[in-house]
Amino acid sequence: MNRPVQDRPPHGGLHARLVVERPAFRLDVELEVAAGEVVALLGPNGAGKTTVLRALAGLTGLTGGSITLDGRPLHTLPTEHRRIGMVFQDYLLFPHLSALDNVAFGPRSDGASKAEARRTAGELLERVGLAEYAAVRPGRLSGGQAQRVALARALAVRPRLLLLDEPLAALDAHTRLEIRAQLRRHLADFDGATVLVTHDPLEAMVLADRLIVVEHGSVVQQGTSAEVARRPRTDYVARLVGLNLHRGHGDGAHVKVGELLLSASDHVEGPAFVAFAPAAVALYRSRPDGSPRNLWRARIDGIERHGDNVRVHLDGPITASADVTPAAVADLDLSPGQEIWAAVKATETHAYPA
Ligand SMILES: Nc1ncnc2c1ncn2[C@@H]1O[C@H](COP(=O)(O)OP(=O)(O)OP(=O)(O)O)[C@@H](O)[C@H]1O
Repeated sequence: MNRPVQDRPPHGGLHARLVVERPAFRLDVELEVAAGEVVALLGPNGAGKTTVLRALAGLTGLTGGSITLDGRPLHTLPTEHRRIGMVFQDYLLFPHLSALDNVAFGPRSDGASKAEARRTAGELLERVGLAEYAAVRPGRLSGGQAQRVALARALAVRPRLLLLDEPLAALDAHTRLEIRAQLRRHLADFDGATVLVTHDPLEAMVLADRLIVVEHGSVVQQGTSAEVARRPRTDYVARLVGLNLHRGHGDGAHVKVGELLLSASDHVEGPAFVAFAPAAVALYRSRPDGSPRNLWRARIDGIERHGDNVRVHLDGPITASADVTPAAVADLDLSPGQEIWAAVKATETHAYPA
């Protein structure tokens, strides 16, 4: 969404290695975010995402590592001297200050005159479409408006690094869509580095240029959303993008997963992942004949609604999910505990090195 990486100054952006040790938790993460780039941190609860943001902001001390922003060390500075804008889930606006004074607070603390700070704040409120709410206090703003004031306030200090922690989580579903689209435009205009934490893969894909997946305090995968979705490397990522994922051993045209030999559309030798979409799994009551495909005997472990379809959880030589239509569930008379045949075409089975 932003300028290509090669057009940016060579030392611009964020370079960090963050080590934070706690009694039962160790974070050790490397982050490279170019100026103008938006990176989303995704990961399960307790993975360390918020700790990354807090460490970048200087709210949590580093046990090891270092941070540079636009070529200058950042970890040696106290929070208030880091050129960082922060938007957290609950916005943390000052309740007794107007929207304008909330936004003016940062520039004022940086030494701007009252008039200058208010002029900057007015311009930013206008940019986020809230010029007419300048005099209103946070208690009388909607969730979406408060979120935009929080973004304006974060941008008012002319940050070189923007940290967003679940910025849309407090909004209802409808407002979230609208604010997400606006936030995307504001982020595209921002020429510093942005690190966004979210639980929502869609939010990450819409807002970020690149995803970094953190589990147990470490980066387990990174890349564009298409790269991550195409080749998930952990169960968490596979579930996130809705794919069946197995680890096996490739011998060229096949990957052996446990006792099951799967044909794939790609050739892999050695340790390999195999992935296929639940929608690519077909179910049969009796053994189907015909075109070659991956076929196995499975036991139905559970059946649940999944959007307009039904997701059938399968046990057997491999565990897998199959998405079928409600009509197919009725036709096949599917029920938990039942034995069934499951099939996936080789062309819909993707293999890649593990
Ligand atoms: N102030 C703290 N003191 C001690 N341990 C903490 C503190 N804050 C977080 N932790 C622990 O550090 C680990 C990482 O927490 P963190 O909040 O960074 O995870 P997260 O990925 O942001 O999770 P969530 O998605 O649930 O917000 C967890 O095990 C958590 O219990």
